[in-house]
Formats: sequence, C-alpha cells, structure tokens
Amino acid sequence: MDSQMAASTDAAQMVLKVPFVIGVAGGTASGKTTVCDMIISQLQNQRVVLISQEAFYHPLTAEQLEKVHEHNFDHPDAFNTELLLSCMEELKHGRGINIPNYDFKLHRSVEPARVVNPSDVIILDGILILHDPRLRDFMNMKIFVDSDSDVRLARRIRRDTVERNRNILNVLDQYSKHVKPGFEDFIRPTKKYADVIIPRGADNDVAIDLIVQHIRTKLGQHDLCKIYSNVFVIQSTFQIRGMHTLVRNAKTTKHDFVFYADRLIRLVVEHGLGHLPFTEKQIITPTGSVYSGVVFCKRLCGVSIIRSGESMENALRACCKGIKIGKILIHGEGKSGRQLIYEKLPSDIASRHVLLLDPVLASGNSAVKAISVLLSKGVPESNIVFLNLISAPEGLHTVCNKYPRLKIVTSEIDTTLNKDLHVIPGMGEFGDRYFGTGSRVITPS
Ligand SMILES: Nc1ncnc2c1ncn2[C@@H]1O[C@H](COP(=O)(O)OP(=O)(O)O)[C@@H](O)[C@H]1O
Ligand SMILES: Nc1ccn([C@@H]2O[C@H](COP(=O)(O)O)[C@@H](O)[C@H]2O)c(=O)n1
Ligand SMILES: [Mg+2]
Repeated sequence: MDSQMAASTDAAQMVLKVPFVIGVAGGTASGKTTVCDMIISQLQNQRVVLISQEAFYHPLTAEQLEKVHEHNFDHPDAFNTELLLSCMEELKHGRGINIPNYDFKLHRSVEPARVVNPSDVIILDGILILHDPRLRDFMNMKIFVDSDSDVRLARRIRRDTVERNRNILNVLDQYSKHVKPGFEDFIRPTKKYADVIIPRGADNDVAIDLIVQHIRTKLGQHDLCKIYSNVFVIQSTFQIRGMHTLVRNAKTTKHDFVFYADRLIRLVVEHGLGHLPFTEKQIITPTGSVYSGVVFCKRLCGVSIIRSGESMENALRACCKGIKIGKILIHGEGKSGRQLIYEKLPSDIASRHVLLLDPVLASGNSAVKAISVLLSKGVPESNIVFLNLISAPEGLHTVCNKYPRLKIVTSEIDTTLNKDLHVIPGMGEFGDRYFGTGSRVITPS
C-alpha cells in the first residue's frame, strides 16, 4: 500500500539560523572587552552582537548593598547563569531578547533593558563565561585573554576609580579579598577549555587577525550550513575536489572544462533530486521478495537561469526523462537592480516542484530576481530547490535571508566575492568557459 511521506526535511518547516557563538574569558581588565571590540570592528559584513556576562549579575538586596565591600562579585554564584542560558536558547532559535543593563555604580541593572536582535555571530564576554559547561556547549569557539596580573591590577585601579566611582583603598581591598582568589580558584582553571589563548590581550594583533580569519572562514564556508539549515553542500571527496581543481584551473581547456563541469553538475542534480518529496512503494523482486522502496516525485520541472544555467539542463534531462524545463533571463550588472528580460515557464508550474539551475551563486541578486518570478507564478517557496556548483557566502546570505524556506544544494562554498562581485577563488565566467565564448582570466583583487 502506498503512503504519502514527507520529504527529507519538512517543506513547510521554518529554517533555523544558528548563530556562531564565541566565548571570551579572562581575568578582570585583561582586555576581554577590548579584544571583542577589535574582533567586531573587523567583522564588518556580519551581524555581530556582544553580550557581557556582567549584565547577568544578580542584583544586590538592600542588606547586601549595605555591605557591598564584602560582596564577592568574582564567584560563579554572583551571576544569574540560568537567565543567560535561557537568553542564549532564545537567540539560538532566532528570537530577539532583552537583557539587563547593568550599572557598576549601583550594583544592579537600570532601565531601559538592552534589546539584542538575532545575529550571525554572538560574542559572550566575561570573567567566568567558560565556567558553566552548559554555556560552553553553546560555543563554537572559546578564547581566553591572558594578560599579566600586574598590568591587570593597574588597569583595574584606574578603571574602577575613574569610571566606576570607586575609592582606591576599596579597590585594593576587593582585589585581595575576592578578585585575586576568584581568578585563581575559578577563572584561571577555565583556561583549559579555551581553543585559543591570547597572550597580551588587545596588543596581540596577530592573534586577533587569526581569530577573525577563522571566524570568517567558518561563517563563509561549511558553517553556513549550521547557520542556514536550508543549505546543503554535497559530501566532499577527493574525486569531487579533483574535478573542482580541473574546472577551477584557468589553464583547463574548454573540452576538459565541459567534461568535468558536466560530471559535477550531474552530482549536484542527483543530490538536489534527493530533496524532493517521494512516495513509499513496495515491489516484488525477481526472487519473489518484497522490497520497500520509494517512487520519485512526478510533479517537477527545471528552470534554468540563462545563460550559465542552461549548461545544467542536459544533466537534469539525463536524470529525469522528459522533464519540462523553463527559462528565465535576468539583466543587471554589479550591485544595481536586476530586470527580468524573458521568461518561458511551464503553464502549470505552480503545482510543480522546481529545480532552479545556475552553476554559480555570486551576489545572489539575479537568484533573488529569478526566485521572485517563480513565486509570482504561484510556486510555493518551499517547492524550490536551487542548484549551484559553487556558491559565495554573500549570495547564500542574500538568498537564505530572503527565502528561508527554499533549499540550496551546492558542491562547494567559496571564500568571498571580489570588488567586481566575482566569486573568489571561483572558476571565472562559467558561461564563457562552458560555451567557449571567452578567454578572460579574472585577476585577483
Ligand atoms: N592593550 C591595552 N593597552 C592599554 N590599555 C588597555 C589595553 N587593553 C585594555 N586596556 C584598557 O584596560 C581597561 C580594561 O580593559 P577591558 O577590555 O575593559 O578589560 P576586561 O573586559 O577584560 O575587563 C580599559 O580601560 C581598556 O581601555
Ligand atoms: N557591581 C560589581 C560587579 C562586578 N564588579 C567587578 O567586575 C569585574 C568583572 O568585570 P571585568 O570587566 O573586569 O571583567 C569582577 O572582577 C568584579 O569584581 C564590581 O566591582 N562591582
Ligand atoms: Mg569587560
């Protein structure tokens, strides 16, 4: 008996954007916040938010306030870690939150609360941010800022007297009673959880550059699949890398380019077909045995984005006999708007699953236009599977943010776009190389 089954992912399900979370710990005045600010200023094209653990200090009771000099702010119990955990859970699920706005002069939070929007990167900064294992579990990267304790004490005295209205004798007293023991007992022991230790804090430009590079790489490449659960990169093998090496090589002849591009396209198409819904079916084999299998989705069609997308039509026809293939031609260069020049689509496209074909996803502007044409014809967003050979992170961000319900299947995610919006490292002008109409090599910029 046939039964309708859901596809590998529920088409109607909203896509989860999981942020890249970085924890930055270290002793007081080690430079944690300064390091975080430097990282943020270098991650200009990402949505980054900084959350300080200090926002989650328990407010002091009237009784505790009277003896504030005895209060230990350097102990894990000083923080409302449960609240921080629930805030992280919200952000992880793409929901904005309000966090307390802590005042170091009043030892409590003040109005208004701080609004924190969902972001691509969340940086958590605090002396004991690596202490609780449940918080560490949220983190993709853990950093410990390691600065000399004399330097830290000097900075702390300066900061607390100048910015936090403290008396120097109280600062020194608090330091020896709570801050130093808290560092030895709870903060320094979390250094072992760090993936990266930054000696000299913000003075260590090299370490900060390496961290930023790592975050960019993680965000730009396969971790995009963590951020966007609708992005699927086909499993990399040496065979696939070898084919990419050939098609990306500027010296590869047209004949070889077409041969290896076709092989890669075929893999992407087969993978893309795996994201369509199917129907369960039992059959009898020649041995008389029952085999529980599935039947392919029948209501589908291809749509190629002219001209490069046409290179993917043969592979689609080879996989799906007699498939209808429509075409869309978009005009536009650079960052300016895109215009629809031509479209020829199956008249019943609204009732079909659509495999949208374009070997290179660069800025995502043409893709967004092409997808909007499909939507205007009544195709549900969740019925679209967009197939690429290579995708730039910028294009993935653009398309996934605008259309979180469609799926993108690609064989590799590249590093970035250059100023001319060419994918880097990329493979040059795909259409020219495939159809033999150009010999231009794009120089790196
Ligand atoms: N490398 C540095 N050189 C000079 N001053 C620094 C440096 N790093 C931090 N500071 C100063 O030290 C103080 C504490 O730094 P901050 O980044 O707030 O530390 P933390 O967040 O670890 O407590 C601030 O006044 C800051 O401007
Ligand atoms: N009301 C408070 C709360 C905290 N502290 C001290 O702040 C330090 C943590 O902040 P850093 O920016 O230095 O990491 C911590 O050592 C607490 O002693 C405070 O003095 N008063
Ligand atoms: Mg700080």
